[in-house]
Amino acid sequence: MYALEAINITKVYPNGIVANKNVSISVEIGKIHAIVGENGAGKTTLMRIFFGMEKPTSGEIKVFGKKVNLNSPKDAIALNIGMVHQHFMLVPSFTVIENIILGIEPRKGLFTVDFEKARRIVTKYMEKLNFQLPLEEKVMDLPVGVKQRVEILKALIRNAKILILDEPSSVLTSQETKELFDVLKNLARFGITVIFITHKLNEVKQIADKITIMRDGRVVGTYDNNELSESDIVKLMIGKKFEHSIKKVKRCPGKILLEVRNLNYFREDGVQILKNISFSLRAGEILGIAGLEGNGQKELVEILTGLRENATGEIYVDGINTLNAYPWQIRKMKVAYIPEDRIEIGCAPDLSIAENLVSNRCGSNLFFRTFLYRKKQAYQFSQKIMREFSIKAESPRTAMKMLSGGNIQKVILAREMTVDARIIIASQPTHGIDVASSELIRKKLLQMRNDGKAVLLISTDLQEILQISDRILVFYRGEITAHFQNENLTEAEIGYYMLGIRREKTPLEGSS
Ligand SMILES: Nc1ncnc2c1ncn2[C@@H]1O[C@H](COP(=O)(O)OP(=O)(O)OP(=O)(O)O)[C@@H](O)[C@H]1O
Repeated sequence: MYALEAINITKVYPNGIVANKNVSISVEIGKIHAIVGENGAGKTTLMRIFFGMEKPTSGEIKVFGKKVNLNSPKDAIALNIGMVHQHFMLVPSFTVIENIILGIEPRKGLFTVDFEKARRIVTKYMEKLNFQLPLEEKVMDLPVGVKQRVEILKALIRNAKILILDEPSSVLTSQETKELFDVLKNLARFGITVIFITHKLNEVKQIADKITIMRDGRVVGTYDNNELSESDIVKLMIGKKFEHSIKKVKRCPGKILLEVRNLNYFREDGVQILKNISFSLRAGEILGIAGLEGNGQKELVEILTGLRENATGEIYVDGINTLNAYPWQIRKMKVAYIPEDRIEIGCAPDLSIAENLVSNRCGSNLFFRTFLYRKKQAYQFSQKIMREFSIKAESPRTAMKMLSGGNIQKVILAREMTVDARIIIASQPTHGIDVASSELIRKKLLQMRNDGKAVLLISTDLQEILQISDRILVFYRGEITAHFQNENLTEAEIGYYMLGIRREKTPLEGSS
């Protein structure tokens, strides 16, 4: 008997897109099963079907051998299926324990929540699974890896025997990923079945028992881990051999284009998020900012792009102070911005790809004349860009919300990387992007640097930071704790500073 089976599943979305074509997968009980494939291959659609969020057009789902009808996540949870989404579904202002028991609170009497009992139950689970959570801390104060464990425990306490994770390591550092994998291996030991989507193939090799490869909505095959090398997986994913070919040549950076001096920022509740941040970024260089999520990088980027007010200090773009300037004023100074949050601020999901691609070119006569939007020109431009960035969609008229996560990200990247900018602020640029496209994006960032542009790269992916940055700053609790030239550095070395184990007191001014 299998934990979960998809038998000839086909999913046609209302707009006619066939996201899954006769997909059949059998997931063994207590195994860790990875689902891989290029952006748009149909992975998320299949997981949404497994969790009752989408109904298949045809085909059958079996859970522990029984044919089931999954009409909503509620049905899936009742059948012992749990899902950890990429965007956590936690209430930030609630404590860990409040989040875990939300909706299933044990009670004493009719109205009082029995927190003692809840703590006992949750502690038992943590002991059994060998991981700890700070039950009384507010979720908003926790690092991302801990939040993810809260989500896992939340699913387990609702009796999940099958746990689906959507790109679980995409926001984690290598240390956090290692901890996550220990948790997942432990779950499998207790007979829990783990299914996860990922684009990180080295991790697939590290942890998966079984690997299913999808391409263009179909299953290419399901394999034992030891049957495939990493390059075999890529070959099966894209249908041809793939060679890594990033080359970074040494370059002498030019003049300072962005300068930040003594930047301080306090959250509304008085907590200091940024402490005396000073650095500069020159033309023709990539400055990488490494750090665990939640150490001030997000706030820094929002202040630099005019999305967050009330910071103190100085920010100069090409010598002009832009602190508290509006986003449009900063954009006008040729600053492009690839935001981390692609749906909330990265794009207009209801508008088409073409409309999104030209939305940062409002002053351009090419796409806008007086008050008229020049549809044809935007369409032709978008066709070219879609080819260049291998964006998978029916046409430039397709609404953004119809695209797969990775393809949405590619549209945003394409929009910002093709506009006439001198400074590019790129936050998690390859988050959710498949192997070949990630390589393409990194090459393009390097090309921009070679063309004399200044790139600020904020990434939790240390391999990415090490691969293309010229210099690296490390953020820890709102401070810059280290500044490296990117020469002979290792992930481990940066990791010490990211975790606050080491701190460097050398003044960073003038170190540009
Ligand atoms: N709500 C929707 N309406 C119409 N088409 C959709 C919808 N969601 C996804 N699609 C399409 O279905 C196909 C598969 O998308 P899906 O999100 O399952 O891919 P994926 O493999 O998870 O990609 P990624 O790695 O980018 O997340 C894509 O062509 C996508 O454009």
